[in-house]
Amino acid sequence: MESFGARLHRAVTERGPLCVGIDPHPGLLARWGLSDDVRGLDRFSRTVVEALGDRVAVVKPQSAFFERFGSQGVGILESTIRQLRDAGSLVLLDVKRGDIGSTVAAYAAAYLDPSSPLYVDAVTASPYLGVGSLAPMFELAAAHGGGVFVLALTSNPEGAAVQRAVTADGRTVAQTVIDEISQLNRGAEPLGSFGLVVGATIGDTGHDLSGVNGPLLAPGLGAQGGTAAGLRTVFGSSLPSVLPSYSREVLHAGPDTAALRAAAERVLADCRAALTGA
Ligand SMILES: O=c1ccn([C@@H]2O[C@H](COP(=O)(O)O)[C@@H](O)[C@H]2O)c(=O)[nH]1
Repeated sequence: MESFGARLHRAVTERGPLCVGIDPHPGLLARWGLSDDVRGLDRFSRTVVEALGDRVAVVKPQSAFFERFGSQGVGILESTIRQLRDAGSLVLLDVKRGDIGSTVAAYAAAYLDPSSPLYVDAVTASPYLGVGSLAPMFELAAAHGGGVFVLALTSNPEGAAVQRAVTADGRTVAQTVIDEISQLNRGAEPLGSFGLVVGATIGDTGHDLSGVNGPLLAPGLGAQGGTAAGLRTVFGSSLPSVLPSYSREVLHAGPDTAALRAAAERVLADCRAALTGA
C-alpha cells in the first residue's frame, strides 16, 4: 500500500504545490447566482470539481459548509469526494476532529476506512485532547495509505493564546504537537504521512519545524491576509514541505470554470515562486 506521504509527494510533483478548498459560504453561493440550499451546494461543488479536479494536487472540502444542510448536505459531500477522486486530485477533508481515543477510533473509521462512504485521502484533526488521543486515526491512516493533518499553529488570531502557551518543560503547546508528529514521520521517505496545519498569517514565531518530515498545510492565504511571499517568513528552511491552501481567493473567481482555473494557476505561480525562490 503506497503511503499518503508518497502519494502527496507525487501529486505535488506532477500538479504543483497547491491545495484549493471547497468552502461554499452563503455569500459565495449568492455571488455565483446560486440558491442557499442543497441545489446551490451541489452546483457549487460540481463546478469546483469540474474546474479543478483534474489539475490541482489536493482539494480540501470544508465539512462545515456541507453539514449545515444536514443529511442531504453530507450526501453531497460524499458525491463530491467521489467526483474528486475520479478526477484525480487527492481529497483532504477539513473536519478538525478530536476526542477521547475510543471515539477517535470511530472518526477514523468514518474518514480513513476505505469502506466508508466518507472515505478520503486525509483529514484535519485537533490535538487538544492530547496528540496521543489521535492514535487510532494515525493507525488507520497508516494501515490504508491515508494522512492526518494536526492543528499546530492555526491562522486565526485567537489560536495563539492556547498554542503558544508555554508548558512545564519550556516548549510551547504547539512545539509539543510539532515534536510528536515529527516522531511519527521519522525515517519516512519521500515524505511522512502525518502533517501539521501552520497558518500562513502567523509570521515568524520561532517554532522549530525542521524535523517534521511531513507536509505543512498553510491555510490563511488570500482572504485572511497571508501572502505567498510571506511563506518564507513563516516557514524558513521548511519551505519545501509547505502545501499552500486557498479557498475564497480562488472561489471568488467562479462560477466560470475558465476563470476558476486561471485563479488557481495564478496562485500556484505565486506559490511556486515563493517556495523555490525563483
Ligand atoms: O488554521 C486554520 C485551519 C484551517 N483553516 C480552514 O482553511 C480554510 C481557509 O479558507 P480561506 O477562504 O482561504 O480563508 C477554511 O476552510 C478554514 O476553516 C484555516 O483557515 N485556518
